[in-house]
Amino acid sequence: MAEHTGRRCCLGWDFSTQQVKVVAVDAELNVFYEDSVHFDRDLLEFGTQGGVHVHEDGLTVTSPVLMWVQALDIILEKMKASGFDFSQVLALSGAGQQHGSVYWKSGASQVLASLSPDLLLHEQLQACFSISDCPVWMDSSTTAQCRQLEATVGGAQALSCLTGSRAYERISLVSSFAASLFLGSHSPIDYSDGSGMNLLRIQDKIWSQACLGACAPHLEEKLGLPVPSCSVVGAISSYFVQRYGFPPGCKVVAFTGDNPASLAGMRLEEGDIAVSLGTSDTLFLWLQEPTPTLEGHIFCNPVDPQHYMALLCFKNGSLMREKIRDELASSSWSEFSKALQSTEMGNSGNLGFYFDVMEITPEIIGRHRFSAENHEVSAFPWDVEIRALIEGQFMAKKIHAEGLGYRVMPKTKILATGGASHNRDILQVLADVFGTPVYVTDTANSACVGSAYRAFHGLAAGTDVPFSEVVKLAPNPRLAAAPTPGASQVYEALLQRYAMLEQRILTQTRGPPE
Ligand SMILES: Nc1ncnc2c1ncn2[C@@H]1O[C@H](COP(=O)(O)OP(=O)(O)O)[C@@H](O)[C@H]1O
Ligand SMILES: O=C(CO)[C@@H](O)[C@H](O)COP(=O)(O)O
Repeated sequence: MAEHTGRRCCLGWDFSTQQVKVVAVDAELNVFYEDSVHFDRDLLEFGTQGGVHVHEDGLTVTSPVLMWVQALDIILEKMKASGFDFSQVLALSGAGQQHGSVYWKSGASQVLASLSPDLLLHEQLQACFSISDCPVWMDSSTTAQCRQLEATVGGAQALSCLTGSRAYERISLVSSFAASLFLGSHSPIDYSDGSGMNLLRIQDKIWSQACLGACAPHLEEKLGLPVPSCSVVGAISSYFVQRYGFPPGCKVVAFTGDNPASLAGMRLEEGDIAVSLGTSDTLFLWLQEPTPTLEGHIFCNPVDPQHYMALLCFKNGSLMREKIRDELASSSWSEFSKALQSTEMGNSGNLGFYFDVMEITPEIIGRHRFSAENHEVSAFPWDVEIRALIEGQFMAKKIHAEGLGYRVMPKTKILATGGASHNRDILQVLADVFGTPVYVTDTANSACVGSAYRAFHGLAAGTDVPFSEVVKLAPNPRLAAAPTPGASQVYEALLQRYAMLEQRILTQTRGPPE
């Protein structure tokens, strides 16, 4: 308990798909407190699986908003019980899973502004939401609206947004919703997470009237003006001061998306690739200029408003790996690792595609296995299956990153984060497929750490101190896996076959490309 006392710090929060997490980072940028609340395990009453409810149509995927609020209550109470000294928190920021939306009822702002410190947040916010189950990033129930929006604005991107005419006072992203809880008022959406809505003009940083108009009336007033990601959006609400002892001047820095926050936490440099192996697998890059393509997203950069980031998201990430682990490796990651250790790089030419839910990049569903002769086969031995899954997941990332114009250079390094980055055998396959060394940071919670770093940056707001200067003392990433000699030769041929077979599956399922 003593080590939490008297240490001036910033807090970083992450409202991700499966849990709410927090870290405390001191002025020397050491992480000295970490905690989490896992929705499936710690909040059983909400009955989520992987943090979400998949509805009967198989397309609608939601999470209960009050589960997120209650998770915040639990984690704060845990911190209090552990003796955490909230009076030393100078500022906080946070992150949320991207593309999820929260719908506040009229009157919610009055409730937020007058919370009683004697009660928990979830006890007081019960009636504040007009939709109790929030659509999250896995939801694909709005395809018709996306096509309609696409047609209205004449664009070819897969636009996604909700339409409708119910009486929402305010619409938040998961990130700005979480910031609102700390602020005691509606927090604006930041440029970087706002870029994931298909509503923001990423070059001018203003809402696109064409996109807003194509979605719903009066949307602009419900969203509020977007703000730079490093903005201080206000001081912490008196609720947190009175109940937990935060100082009244504790600053709240705009919350952002979990991937942008990870970019900050990993101190990504131009030329590097970040691979996040969380619930989703994502791959992201720092970009000087936006280069919109039909695949992936371009977001405003969360730490440098002049720059951008590119992101590819893969739905069949950790949950797919867990399924195969449970089916073939006795639900044990160490058994799963044994399969990777006992099979050869290149898997003797066997290749697999494992998409139990409709993938985003590319739009394929189902499990498809191919022998070295490119014949589709119905099964592999258990260890071949596990290697085919992991090699396939990383080959897809490399191929689609190259589609975004990315090339591995001699100095390129991969920075890995997220739950599966704890697994060295998985990281070895990543290093081999990309032919690039893989580094990790001390905590796999880079979105939390990045949020705490962004909070420190917020403290320097108005002084023009660049983010890189604020975090220059942060610990350097450590080498976790170097490419095995000969890996490039093995995967060069395999990558070509993977790309060809991916195209073959796409053609079989949706006809030849136009
Ligand atoms: N040793 C491991 N090997 C592979 N995957 C792991 C391991 N430990 C945890 N994971 C995966 O990490 C996932 C959670 O990652 P995390 O980044 O915490 O998710 P999120 O931030 O989306 O809630 C779990 O679903 C689990 O499959
Ligand atoms: O939708 C995306 C990115 O576009 C996902 O990456 C979500 O942001 C969820 O993140 P995790 O909970 O998997 O970290």
